[in-house]
Amino acid sequence: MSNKIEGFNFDQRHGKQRVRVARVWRSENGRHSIVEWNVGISLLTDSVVAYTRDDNSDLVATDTMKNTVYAKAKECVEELSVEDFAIRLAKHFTSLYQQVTAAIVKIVEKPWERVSIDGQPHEHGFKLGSEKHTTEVILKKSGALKVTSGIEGLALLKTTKSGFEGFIRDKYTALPDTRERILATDLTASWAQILVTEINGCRYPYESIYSIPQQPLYFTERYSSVKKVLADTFYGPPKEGVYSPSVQSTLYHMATNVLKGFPDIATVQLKMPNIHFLPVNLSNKDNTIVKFEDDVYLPTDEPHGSIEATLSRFWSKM
Ligand SMILES: O=c1[nH]c(=O)c2[nH]c(=O)[nH]c2[nH]1
Repeated sequence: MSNKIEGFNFDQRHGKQRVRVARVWRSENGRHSIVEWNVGISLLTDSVVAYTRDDNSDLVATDTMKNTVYAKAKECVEELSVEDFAIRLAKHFTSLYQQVTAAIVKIVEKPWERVSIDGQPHEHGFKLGSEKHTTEVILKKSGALKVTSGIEGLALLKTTKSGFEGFIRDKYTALPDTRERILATDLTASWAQILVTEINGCRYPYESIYSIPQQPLYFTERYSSVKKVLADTFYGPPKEGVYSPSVQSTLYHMATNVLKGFPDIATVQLKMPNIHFLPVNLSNKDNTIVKFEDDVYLPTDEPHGSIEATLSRFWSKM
């Protein structure tokens, strides 16, 4: 919240970060589920007296915020998505405390996956997967709500059907044109939804707590569907694949397919580092030791290209 104080602009928020919680649900048939969440909370208020007048009477202790995470996790007797948990927390903070004007809750879910043994899903055994499901919920006291979901660390690679040609050449350019290279990235994606509500029979795009889809695990299923669109677009069909003329072009197709596939997603942001696999050519003064024939590469993560873009609908308010 921005305030004018003694001739200055003052912007402040406070919260608790990296609150780690795990929740197990034990169903009667013996099957267990688990989630592990790393929660960050920021509360916005108009009050600055704690900063300017040594008066803490408007402060929610960050220790209380931490305790609230465990209390709310306890209250969730049914399995729920990370987004729904973030919404519950945000709703608690904005409704309980008169001083809190908005709550921002960010959560990263650790990718525990049920194991299968000889093709049979284990009742209570899990292993760690790779990419993470993330969310950011911004809830204002008015009820205005923005839910952003995301993926962090989705590693994608294809060994062909990628090139890079026709770029600017100058005296510092060494990179040759190519139509054959490995394409690899570590995708970070986020997308925000327009939630629709009905007022007097008219449908309005409206960001509101009242218009959240009520199906349990709605956001979890949506996460899987968006991830599939992103990965399928990156790879192309299983037999022939699809040619990528640049990371930029592939990123753009991935983003457009998300907006085309999900009409209620208003905006999608993709970050696609270009993780280079360098051709290996080795020789000494007499011999060629290794001649690169699209076979031996030196994988690197430093330095890497950074390609990022956000694609939004024209009418997006976000
Ligand atoms: O797909 C690519 N985009 C670039 O902008 C770039 N720059 C570069 O050196 N290689 C690549 N590859």
